Amino acid sequence: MYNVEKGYEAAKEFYAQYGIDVDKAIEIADKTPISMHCWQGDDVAGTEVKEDKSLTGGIQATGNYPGKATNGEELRADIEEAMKFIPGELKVNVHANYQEADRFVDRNEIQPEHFAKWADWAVEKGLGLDFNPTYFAHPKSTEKGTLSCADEDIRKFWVEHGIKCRQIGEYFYKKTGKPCVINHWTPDGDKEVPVDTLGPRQRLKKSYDEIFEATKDVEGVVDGIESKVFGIGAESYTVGSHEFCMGYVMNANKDHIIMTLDAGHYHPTETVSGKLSSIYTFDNSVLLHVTRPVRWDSDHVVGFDDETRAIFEELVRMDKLKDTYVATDFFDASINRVAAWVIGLRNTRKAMLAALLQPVDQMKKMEADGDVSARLAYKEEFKAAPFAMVWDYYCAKKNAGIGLEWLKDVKQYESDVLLKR
Ligand SMILES: C[C@H](O)[C@H](O)[C@@H](O)C(=O)CO
Ligand SMILES: [Mn+2]
Repeated sequence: MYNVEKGYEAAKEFYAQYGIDVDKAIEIADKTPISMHCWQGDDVAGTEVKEDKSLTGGIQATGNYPGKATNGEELRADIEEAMKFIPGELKVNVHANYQEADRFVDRNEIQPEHFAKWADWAVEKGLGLDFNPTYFAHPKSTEKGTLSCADEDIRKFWVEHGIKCRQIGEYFYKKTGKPCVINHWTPDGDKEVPVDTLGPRQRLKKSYDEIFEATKDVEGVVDGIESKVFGIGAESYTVGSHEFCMGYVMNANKDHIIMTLDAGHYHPTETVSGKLSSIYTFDNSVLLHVTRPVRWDSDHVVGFDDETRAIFEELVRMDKLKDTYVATDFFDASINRVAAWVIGLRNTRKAMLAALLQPVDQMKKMEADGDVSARLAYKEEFKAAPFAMVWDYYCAKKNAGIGLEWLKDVKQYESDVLLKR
């Protein structure tokens, strides 16, 4: 191992030339929570008591790597293992299909008690919890839709589910003392362009209205409304399109109802980084789903790539990092699932820290003065700044493993625990 302290001192000198306070950047990155999604640990299978745990609703986890978690205990143990190597504040993001009742409890009947194991564990570990209704992988989630379904019985069933989820969100808030961010995503859509494109959207609006009206007294819950461009089997029409969700959020005009922007939910030439300032012009907060799309919404493990970096650069430049709820959302079943979390969450934190290590005020001044050549020169220069030295130092300070140190531990956990399942 190289001398991390020495590397850090050299990097500090580099950044000081541009008036950048490295320790302050580390402190901000460290305290910004990232909500770690539980569903990477078992390919979104969930822990409900039911026969068939196959995925429906336009999403798919591909791969058959051995060792996935098969119950809540294993899943939490795997999350704890991954967390050892992810520096900075974390929350855990739970889906409604991760209930732990000892008998079959349908989605419209879930209660806080079915999530008590998650809540007790979070309290013990000092973690905040976020939540998600599960409008997919269920016999009542078909090509006819869920919250937008024309069949009133089915639509009502899912409205009841949404209501129960907001009540569970409040329970998480009261147990942990930290706000619970709920993400609402429905897979509703059509393989072909329907003749009636308006009806389903009017029903989806009605359903969201009913969920929020029935739970208007719920406390400590923030609600993200997530759009999507298409899903498998629903390639031509998505009820909850970007325009629909943006319209819903802006029209709701309620502080707790915000947009969710998933980096994998847009046409390949559209970017979330390019959308953030438009949304922040009209709203005060955003929920981010950090993921890596590859050609389609494939939910690959987050990379330290151009778009992930651009998202955090935008947030830092707008001074909106503090107003943004950062959550990860990917599910790769083709590699060690603990490693997937470690790689994706570390990259998310890395992109955040790298964005904080740029001379934003100076670049803004250059731009305001019309010095666009200097602006480009600065942007390019910082792509090769000695960021890795700061990252290694931060990981060392947090005892999260320098460089690739974590890999041997995760491989050990694989042979000691995962492969014995
Ligand atoms: C499992 C999540 O709810 C899901 O990934 C959702 O957030 C999404 O992005 C669907 O494509
Ligand atoms: Mn998402």
